[in-house]
Amino acid sequence: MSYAVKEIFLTLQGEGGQIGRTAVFCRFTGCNLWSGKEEDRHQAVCQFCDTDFVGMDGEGGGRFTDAAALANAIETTWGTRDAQQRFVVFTGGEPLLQLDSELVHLLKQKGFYIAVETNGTLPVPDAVDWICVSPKAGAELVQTCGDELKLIYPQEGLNPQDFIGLKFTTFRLQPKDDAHKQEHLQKAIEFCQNHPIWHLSLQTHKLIGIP
Ligand SMILES: C[S@@+](CC[C@H](N)C(=O)[O-])C[C@H]1O[C@@H](n2cnc3c(N)ncnc32)[C@H](O)[C@@H]1O
Ligand SMILES: Nc1nc2[nH]cc(C(=O)O)c2c(=O)[nH]1
Ligand code: SF4
Ligand SMILES: [Mg+2]
Repeated sequence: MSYAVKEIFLTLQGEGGQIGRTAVFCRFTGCNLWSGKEEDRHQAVCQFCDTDFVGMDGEGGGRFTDAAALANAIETTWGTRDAQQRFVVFTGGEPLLQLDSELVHLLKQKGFYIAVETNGTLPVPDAVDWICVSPKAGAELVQTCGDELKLIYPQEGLNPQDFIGLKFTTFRLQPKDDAHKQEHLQKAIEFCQNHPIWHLSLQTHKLIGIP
């Protein structure tokens, strides 16, 4: 199978349980909850997306004709850094529209620890090491277990407490970044303090000005 990739870049994981760790980010093109076009945002299932996942024109992006070609590009982006620490984060868009076990296994063979950021509407392939699910109001949740559930807060019609029975190791609340982000941050802090099972998750890459 071929893969449409928006961008591949080296950065630090800015969010969640792997925060601060040097990572290759592979951002797939396309999402099942929004076309990515601004004119469609108001009618999308997911309306607060902070990401450009349209096209294949980003740094290191393009059409990869097979899993080996994409795995090699990820390995090249990691470069000569300590091979013991190899870490890749698949995101998007929605990575599970394209990430398959062939690609996962090739990267495991290269020694990568593999993380995925998903909206939870599609199942995660076996052998992924770190599953971060970020449910969206109005979208069916299919992937109901994983390492972290990272809920963007607030979302109309979603009560964080309704997720607590699911099989996730940690539960995080990430303030929605939009024109009202300061209010959302204050509400998220208050919610975490009153419901301590929830840990606050900040988008630290935005705070420090890295991609
Ligand atoms: C761009 S999404 C791509 C992965 C996948 N489609 C998903 O939604 O989880 C990556 C992460 O950014 C989060 N995110 C997107 N827009 C955001 C915003 N405006 N404020 C805070 N987090 C946001 C998502 O919930 C997800 O955890
Ligand atoms: N540094 C950095 N960390 C991230 N963690 C999740 C991200 C994403 O867009 O999926 C992201 C991102 O875009 N940049
Ligand atoms: S599901 Fe993820 S990638 Fe898709 S629009 Fe929402 S935040 Fe963006
Ligand atoms: Mg991001």
